[in-house]
Amino acid sequence: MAVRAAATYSIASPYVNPKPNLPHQIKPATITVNSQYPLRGFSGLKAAADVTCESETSFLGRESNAALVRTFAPRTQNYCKNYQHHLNPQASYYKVAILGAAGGIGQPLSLLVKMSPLISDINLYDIANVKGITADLAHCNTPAKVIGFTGTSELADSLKGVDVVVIPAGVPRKPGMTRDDLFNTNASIVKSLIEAVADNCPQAFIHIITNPVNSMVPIAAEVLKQKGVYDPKKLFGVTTLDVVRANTFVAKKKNLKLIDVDVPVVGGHAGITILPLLSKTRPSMSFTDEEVQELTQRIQDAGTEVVEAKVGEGSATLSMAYAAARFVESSLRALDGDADVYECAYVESNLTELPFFASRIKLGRKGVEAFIPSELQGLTEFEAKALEALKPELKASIDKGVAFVHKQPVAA
Ligand SMILES: NC(=O)c1ccc[n+]([C@@H]2O[C@H](COP(=O)([O-])OP(=O)(O)OC[C@H]3O[C@@H](n4cnc5c(N)ncnc54)[C@H](O)[C@@H]3O)[C@@H](O)[C@H]2O)c1
Ligand SMILES: O=C(O)C[C@H](O)C(=O)O
Repeated sequence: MAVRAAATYSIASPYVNPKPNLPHQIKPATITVNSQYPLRGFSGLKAAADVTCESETSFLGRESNAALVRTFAPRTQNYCKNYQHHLNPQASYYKVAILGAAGGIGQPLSLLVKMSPLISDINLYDIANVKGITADLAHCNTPAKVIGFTGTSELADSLKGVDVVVIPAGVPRKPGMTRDDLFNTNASIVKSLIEAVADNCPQAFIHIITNPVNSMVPIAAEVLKQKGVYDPKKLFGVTTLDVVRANTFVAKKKNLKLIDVDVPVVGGHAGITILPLLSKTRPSMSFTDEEVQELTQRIQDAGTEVVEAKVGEGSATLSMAYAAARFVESSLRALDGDADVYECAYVESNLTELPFFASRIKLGRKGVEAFIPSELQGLTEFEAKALEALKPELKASIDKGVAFVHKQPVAA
């Protein structure tokens, strides 16, 4: 049922300028629109254009990370323009595919993505049956249309016309395992999924969640190269959870509001390759040696903390879905032309001698638009040593992924 609404938008979020030497700034964005056009009714939830990040009841909530909150201001402006000029509020929305949608991450991620006002279509794919999940999710009265695809015969169709492909397909750890212990199973899964991506939506942003991320991203790159469609700017290992955790732990330790804290995390996504750069925390603050030691270790071991707490029932799913949803939103915002999108991700990089490296990047319409080399400059002695120490392990993981594809050439 269509409803008429007078919408008021009020978004004021802290803006973290990634350039050093510039102060932490507040970038207020307050938009007031009196819309006389019919809103498509999804009463109960806020309408897509009625995004008020200060609201306790909004999907984001008060304590959401600033980067995610920032997602909505520019989009809301575009949305309003659509209303004014085309009377078609869904004219330029995006299509997202989730591969592994029936899993522990896939399901909550699908729900979060369904709540996004930026998305017109969500394709849920899994080798397990997703029809029930699809029917369930499709009953939520938010705009995104949900279609389920089950089994390899439906994989190609799930990828047609997709802008962002998110891959959480694969097995998770059990207590006592390393992420690398998942390599043998997950390498083949990722390889076959990326072959399908290359054949059906080679222009899409690809978000790889499957572990070990440090090796899965090089595998994906090699497959895409062999298929002749590799665009290094559009292939991402999702390390957002490391940033989410670092922000949470630092805010707690320093008794700060979560929304104010931003810690870049670089390197990779396993053990000592996860390197939080606490000296680059914004707002700027000092840490004792003990705090650095303790926080770094907690952030590096946070995945294991969850694996052990779940005693054999898998690894992080809810926090991962939250982090992945944030990275999806940031990607869509970048695709939409927002000039102000920064995230940490594991990508092809020349910031170090390693071919893949996680660092803060600027996202644009074409993917990675810029790196922020200054963040790797002026490191503390602790960080500089940790950076050198992680390189051999990360290099070995990258080489292992590349060798895997060279041994098993991709299907034509
Ligand atoms: N990057 C990160 O920060 C991060 C965080 C948490 C978990 N993970 C990783 O994400 C992966 C998934 O974790 P989970 O908890 O969702 O596992 P899960 O077992 O709950 O779900 C995995 C899903 O993948 C599906 N699947 C398996 N093979 C498939 C294929 N070939 N095509 C499509 N779907 C397939 C399964 O049917 C299942 O539904 C694991 O490898 C885990 O280690 C990464
Ligand atoms: O720890 C895991 O195995 C899952 C994930 O990589 C995490 O960091 O939670």
